[in-house]
Amino acid sequence: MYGSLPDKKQGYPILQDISFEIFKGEKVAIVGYPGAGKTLLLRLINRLSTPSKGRIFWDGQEYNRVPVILLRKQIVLMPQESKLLGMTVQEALDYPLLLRNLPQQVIAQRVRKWREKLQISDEWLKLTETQLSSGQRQLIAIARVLAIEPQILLLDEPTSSLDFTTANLVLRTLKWISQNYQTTIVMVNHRLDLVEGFCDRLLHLHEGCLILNQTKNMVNWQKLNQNIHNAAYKKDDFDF
Ligand SMILES: Nc1ncnc2c1ncn2[C@@H]1O[C@H](COP(=O)(O)OP(=O)(O)OP(=O)(O)O)[C@@H](O)[C@H]1O
Repeated sequence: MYGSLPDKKQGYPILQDISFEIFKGEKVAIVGYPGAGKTLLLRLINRLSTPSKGRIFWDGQEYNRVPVILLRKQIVLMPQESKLLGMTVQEALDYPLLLRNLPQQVIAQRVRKWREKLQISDEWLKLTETQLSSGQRQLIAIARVLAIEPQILLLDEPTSSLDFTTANLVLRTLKWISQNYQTTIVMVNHRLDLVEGFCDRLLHLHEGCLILNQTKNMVNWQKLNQNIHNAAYKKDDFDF
């Protein structure tokens, strides 16, 4: 993918010199300092934003030629802040599947399957947003996108509100769906300890540029860990 989006206020590109491919079934992690452009990159992949320059391809076909409805069926984005929109947990889990016109029995099976994998208790089902902790809300948001069983899952900081054990459970579950359904997963995550055990490939964004695109085994994780939280770094300072 290659793209750039002008900052509407200041008129310079937010993302630039970005070119990479994502292969079917891959688990790709995106890391980078706050404001690096990670969320925007997910939005471009999900076609919620359009690049002012550059092109994005899906299976060799340019994005603007692929019907949006087809993309929406295959690609699901879990945003950083997930809302239940006044629904109970049960309703929120069922809703995306109802929108896809799945039979009630299939909906019930899918929701139960992913609830069990993520250890979401029956007792939560009647609760609404204000009765849930941020970690519980995040776990439900993850179950909701997994139950859709899309071809491509885009996850923006899916473990930010979770403790280490629950975050590990989530990543094991994501690995399971990837292995069993060949789901492609693109995940933004700040926690390198989790990312290292999860991804096949790492993309590192810095100030809107892609400064690293490497398979997991080629990444110098120790050095990345030292550099990633340092906003003062410039593109040329990175030497991997
Ligand atoms: N549509 C837009 N118009 C103008 N500026 C935008 C637009 N979308 C994002 N930005 C700006 O682009 C920059 C990158 O934003 P983005 O949310 O992608 O960063 P991020 O790497 O996901 O950050 P964080 O880790 O804090 O979530 C920010 O400075 C943001 O204000």
